[in-house]
Amino acid sequence: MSKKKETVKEIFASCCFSSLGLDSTLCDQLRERLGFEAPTKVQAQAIPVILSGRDVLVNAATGTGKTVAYLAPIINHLQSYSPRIDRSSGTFALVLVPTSELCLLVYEILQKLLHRFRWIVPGYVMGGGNRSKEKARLRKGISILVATPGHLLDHLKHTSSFLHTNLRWIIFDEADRILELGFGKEIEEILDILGSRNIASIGEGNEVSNVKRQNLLLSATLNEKVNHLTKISLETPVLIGLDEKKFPEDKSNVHFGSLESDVKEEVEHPNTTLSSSTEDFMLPAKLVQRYVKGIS
Ligand SMILES: Nc1ncnc2c1ncn2[C@@H]1O[C@H](COP(=O)(O)OP(=O)(O)OP(=O)(O)O)[C@@H](O)[C@H]1O
Repeated sequence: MSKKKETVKEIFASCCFSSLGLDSTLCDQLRERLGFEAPTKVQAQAIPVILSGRDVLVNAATGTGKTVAYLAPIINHLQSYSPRIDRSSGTFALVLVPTSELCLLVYEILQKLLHRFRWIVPGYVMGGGNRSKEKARLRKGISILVATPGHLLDHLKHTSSFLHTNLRWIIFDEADRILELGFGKEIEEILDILGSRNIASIGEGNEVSNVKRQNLLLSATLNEKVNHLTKISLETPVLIGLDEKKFPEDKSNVHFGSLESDVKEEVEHPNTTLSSSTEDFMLPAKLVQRYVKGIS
């Protein structure tokens, strides 16, 4: 097999976006606006699990397609809400990123994916942005907000018109870099301000119903700081992207269960040390891991 074919086989899954449970218009946007014909393996693993509503920790190398892995399921949910959401409902999803560059990159992808879902409004707040313009945009309402931690915290504290009572998703993209850059304190404060995971949300016919918040953490590396953030932000998360070989050889003391078709094994690892390719990563006690089998 040629090297190029081998690389394609390593990165891409042999399924299509629509088979992962995504709406056909969204699949069209992925193809037409981004040129994505097939999902990467990380996308194929993550999208169905995120659609199911579980908290997820994705540990996969840079460039494996993590951005669309979390954006597509969120857009999928939001576009299906009836009646349609609008600006007045405030922010439903918050994407935290380490840098202004990544903020703009994620925002650009969002703009493309939302081309045919005009009622879902993307926006950003970040360093170097115009604060009063940001305030005005937040006042008008942003459905999916991409933000760097310091600037988000500033708006949470000082922009009273920033409506986030319907917040349903918090995503930590490049969590390792967010923490490396020293935003740990800001993140804890943000989580404190955003409060309870049980949120009131508008349902069909505009009645208010309780919906649980879903948190997602994506990181190319796992270390103690990421472990701490996992503990404080995720509830019994599904782990995606950890190689089977990273699990202990002796699986006699672990429990296997089956979930939906793609989610292959359920493993309980109280305090298991994984030797990751980067640094040792101590899993939080009582964390339920769900190892997701790669689709090849
Ligand atoms: N399904 C796909 N088909 C084709 N190209 C894709 C697909 N998914 C992602 N890409 C492209 O692969 C590149 C890497 O994707 P992305 O930035 O989402 O990776 P990542 O895992 O989030 O990396 P990072 O850790 O740097 O954020 C981008 O140029 C993106 O456009």
